Amino acid sequence: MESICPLDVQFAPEISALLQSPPSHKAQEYFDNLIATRPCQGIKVKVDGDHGKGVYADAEFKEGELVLKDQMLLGSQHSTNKMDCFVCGSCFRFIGSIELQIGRKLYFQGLGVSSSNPCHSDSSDAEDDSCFIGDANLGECSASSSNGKIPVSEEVVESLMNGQLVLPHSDKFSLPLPFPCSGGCGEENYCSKYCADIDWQNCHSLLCTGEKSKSSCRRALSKFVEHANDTNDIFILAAKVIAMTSMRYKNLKEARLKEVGSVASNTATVDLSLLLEAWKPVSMGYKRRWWECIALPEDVDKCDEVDFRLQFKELAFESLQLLKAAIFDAECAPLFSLEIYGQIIGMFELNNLDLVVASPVEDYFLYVDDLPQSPRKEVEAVTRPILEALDDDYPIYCQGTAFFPLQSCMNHSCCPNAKAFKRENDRDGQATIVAITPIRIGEQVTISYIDEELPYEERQKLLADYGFRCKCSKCMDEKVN
Ligand SMILES: C[S@@+](CC[C@H](N)C(=O)[O-])C[C@H]1O[C@@H](n2cnc3c(N)ncnc32)[C@H](O)[C@@H]1O
Repeated sequence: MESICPLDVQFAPEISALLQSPPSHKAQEYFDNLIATRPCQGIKVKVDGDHGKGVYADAEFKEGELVLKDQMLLGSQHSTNKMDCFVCGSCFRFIGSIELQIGRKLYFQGLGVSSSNPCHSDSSDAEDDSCFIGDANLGECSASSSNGKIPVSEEVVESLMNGQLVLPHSDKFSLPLPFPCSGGCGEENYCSKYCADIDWQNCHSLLCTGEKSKSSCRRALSKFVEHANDTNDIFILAAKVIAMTSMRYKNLKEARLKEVGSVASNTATVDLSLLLEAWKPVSMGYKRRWWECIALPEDVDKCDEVDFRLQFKELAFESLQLLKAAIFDAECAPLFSLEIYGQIIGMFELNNLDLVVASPVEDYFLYVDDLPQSPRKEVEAVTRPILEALDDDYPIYCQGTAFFPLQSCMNHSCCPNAKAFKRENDRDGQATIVAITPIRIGEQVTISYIDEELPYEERQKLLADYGFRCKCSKCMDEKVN
């Protein structure tokens, strides 16, 4: 029988207010302000175009020119990728050292838990390939074979991890020292105190499993994380949205009380105007219920569709119960309704750009490979056994999912004029969108949500996951022919 979430009923009016599209002028003001904070000012968001919001050029762009560098609202690294890439939990820059990156990877590989594939996607991605928009292209991924690996000793792995073994020339690829989470969870590390503080204030203080956590039940939190890791790590991102909104609510409330000279006290009453303000950045994202927008896989019969969708709804409900046990806040109760949870996850499915950061370990081995022959031989005497232990697994990128407020306003075209592309110096989790054709002032900036080289019908099938059929010039041509 279908589970009913009591909060859906109890807070129906508040939920409906949260899910209402913001008025055009408010949305326009929000995006104008956001663009003013970004380094790229040559674009404009129009909030009431043919397909809802869209991004338009406000300046000419040449082919190859950067159109947008967008700071994520929230993002998370795939859980399995955490074993391969040690990155900052806030900006997703690689941290530690080349040796630590390699040592950790070999350690987890030894335990048999590494994802062992540069193109690896975890269970959450495997079950639904619709969650990438404009794959942040880092070139071809090479296939991995675990068979060819020749392990190095545990001592070597340990000395890589503890810094006793220093690889030749690795100083040319120095990385920021890891800054551990101050809450004591031991799970999150950062590239700086700045990033640690930002994440703590943004959402991590509620989601930290360490002793300084603000969660009401750390055990429940661990269970929630475990459930997400076992099922779909998009739940972690949804939890971050709820935690971020709760934190914003608390801060706004405190600021408002300060203004009138009162002291904050916990009440069980929802202040809807404060909640709407706290929710504002999320309110701007295009949303649908997760279980309704998931693509029906080819092997699921149309007559089983209702059951298929119900399974996802139940899974979300299960996850939400665990999250509620860990961070429920009566003043923000509507955020813990299944309707809101489903819409947040749906927003990720429809808007997310893959979070991809290139690995400095790959750069290091490429550098060694490019050395002149005689020094290379000497260096390779040290690096070859390590490379053989990693086999094809060394160029693993940091991979995850993130929501980018401006990039997520970009509409699709099968003949796009821009794409997500990480350039040589783009070494963190920000989205970079570059022009792939010249773009004129006033022209819409479009990206492709899918592989635009696929045949017409296949493209339409994939785009059905986003709820539309494409009518771009390429589709119109191919439809006729
Ligand atoms: C990532 S959002 C893009 C921004 C969106 N237009 C909005 O108003 O927020 C993706 C959604 O935009 C709409 N969309 C994007 N490209 C489209 C297109 N070429 N034709 C029709 N709808 C499109 C679809 O509803 C899609 O699910």
